[in-house]
Amino acid sequence: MTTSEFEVPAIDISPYVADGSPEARRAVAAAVDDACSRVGFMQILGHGIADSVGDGLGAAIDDFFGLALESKKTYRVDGANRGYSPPKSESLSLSLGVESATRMNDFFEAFNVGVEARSFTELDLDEADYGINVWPDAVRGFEDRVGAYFDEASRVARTLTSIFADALSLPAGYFDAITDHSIDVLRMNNYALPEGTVTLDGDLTGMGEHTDFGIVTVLWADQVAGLQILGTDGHWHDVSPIDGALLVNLGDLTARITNDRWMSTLHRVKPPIIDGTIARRRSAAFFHDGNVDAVIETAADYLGSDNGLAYEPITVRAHIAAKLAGSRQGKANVHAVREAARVLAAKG
Ligand SMILES: O=C(O)CCC(=O)C(=O)O
Ligand SMILES: [Fe+2]
Repeated sequence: MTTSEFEVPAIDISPYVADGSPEARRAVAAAVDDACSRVGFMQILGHGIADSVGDGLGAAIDDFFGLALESKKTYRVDGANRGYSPPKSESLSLSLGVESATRMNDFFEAFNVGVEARSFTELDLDEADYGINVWPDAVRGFEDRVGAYFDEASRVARTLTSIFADALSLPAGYFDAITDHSIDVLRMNNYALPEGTVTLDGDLTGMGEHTDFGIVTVLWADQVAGLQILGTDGHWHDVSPIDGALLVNLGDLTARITNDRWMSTLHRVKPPIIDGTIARRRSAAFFHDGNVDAVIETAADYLGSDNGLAYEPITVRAHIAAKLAGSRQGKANVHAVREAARVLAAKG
């Protein structure tokens, strides 16, 4: 496959959002199976999220990241996957003149919100596994606007897992059992450089290559270049959503459930440098990671895939801890080696 032939399949999921016919649903599930086996990314239409909700999210992102760095830093939360994360390079806000692009790598800034343990009043969950949100009071209506999008992204992620169950011939409630108190996080990302005086040379990465941890990620993104995904052809491909579409990618847990029949695809953000600068780009990734105590194991039908080389069952908690520690277990080890080899072999 050559670079020009690469495409992220666009799939209209409305038969699952509304009451579609069995035939229409079967066609959606077949298209999802194809996209997940070949690409690990798709773009979905017919998701039912009103434009006003997406616009509200975009405006909240603009308002928050538009604050002064010192003000944004007051919303940092140490050790939790919540609140503000400043750009990695401390030089970013001060930089003048020509910067080495590599010194500016991982320059994204982010703001995270997510599900809290205390919202599950019937369950005895540990806040340390989830996190307590901070809401920036300096931005009026932030919680309402971001919360409205969060609820919709959550609905879409759950619609997707019911499509996954059909597409994988798993029992209808398969994902419900492992996601009824799912660790869900919305990470709003801002890729921007200080205006005016910064000129860049060399190779710039906005967010380093990685796979997502969980079951599925629903990604709202500007139609601005930067996101790249590693195809099975060993090339990085630019990806940007078509009008009205949300990007969707699988995380590592779904690769484990399917024994790699479905792909948790490597991706990164690498904005093109034009005249020494980049176009600002925004994204918001909704990570649907599963219940902290769910045991994720390869579904029986898929144990024979990949020459029977199977993953060990793992809890979501242990999987996330291993990812954060950069360590791997069982087949995941093999997988990590393969991933690393693919990155090294990638051209461009
Ligand atoms: O900014 C993007 O488009 C991708 C973000 C991403 O991959 C992530 O937050 O995990
Ligand atoms: Fe990602």
